[in-house]
Amino acid sequence: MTAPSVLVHHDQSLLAKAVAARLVTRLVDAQAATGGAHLVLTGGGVGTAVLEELAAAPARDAIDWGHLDVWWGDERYLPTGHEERNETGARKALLDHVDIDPKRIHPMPSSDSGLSPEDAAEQYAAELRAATRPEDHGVVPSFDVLMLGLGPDSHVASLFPGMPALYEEERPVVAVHGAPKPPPTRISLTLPAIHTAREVWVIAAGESKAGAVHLALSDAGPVQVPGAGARGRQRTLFLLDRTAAGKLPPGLGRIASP
Ligand SMILES: O=C1O[C@H](COP(=O)(O)O)[C@@H](O)[C@H](O)[C@H]1O
Repeated sequence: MTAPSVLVHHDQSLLAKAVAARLVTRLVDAQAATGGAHLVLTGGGVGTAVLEELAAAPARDAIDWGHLDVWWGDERYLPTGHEERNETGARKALLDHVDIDPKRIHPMPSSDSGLSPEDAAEQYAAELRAATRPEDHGVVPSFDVLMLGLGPDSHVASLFPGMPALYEEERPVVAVHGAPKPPPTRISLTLPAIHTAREVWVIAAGESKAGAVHLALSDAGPVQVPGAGARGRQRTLFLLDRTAAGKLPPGLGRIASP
């Protein structure tokens, strides 16, 4: 796992634009190297803003949308099309506007699937496993970029402080019950799955995130501070706006756009 680098942008709007531009470059490079790319989306305010900016980016079609696999880091266990589902937001913001192969969009199951949350988690794990190649050496494909929002309580994906999902050491996907942020029932990638990603990008904007950002960059344990467990295999980036970076020790963040 890699130590985090921190980049600070002026405000949420510039942060979202800069992350969208970074995604274009990273995904184009990954596709040039291997022919395809795997991207993991996050829900939440800034995560969705990034997707809107990507849809609007002049260079967006430099990405070979036909060879991009899109996954989710977590999902709120609600019916298909529910406006609080992370999938619904991502489709509206980006996926409905680009020439992506529908078979390569991999939403987590919905509550109207008839599956229990546990079976839904297992089904998603099976879908991930089916997408692996021998060179992935694991049960999930090598994610090129895995984006995560950060809650004010430092949750990432649907991994909330102190909850059992944070103790998972083997399964890549679990059901979450009793989440403190509604809805209480969710599906989430686990820390072991997150750690397989080549690059993990934690994206946070707003003053309410400043304490969580500070803790996520400290030596705190991931059970108490899930954001402190958000680390990638080759690179970990904390992409922040100035207010979310407000409690960083001086000198830790590099100002990317003052
Ligand atoms: O519930 C969730 O919250 C987090 C953070 O959302 P934000 O609006 O505070 O940025 C998000 O990363 C996660 O995917 C989502 O399910």
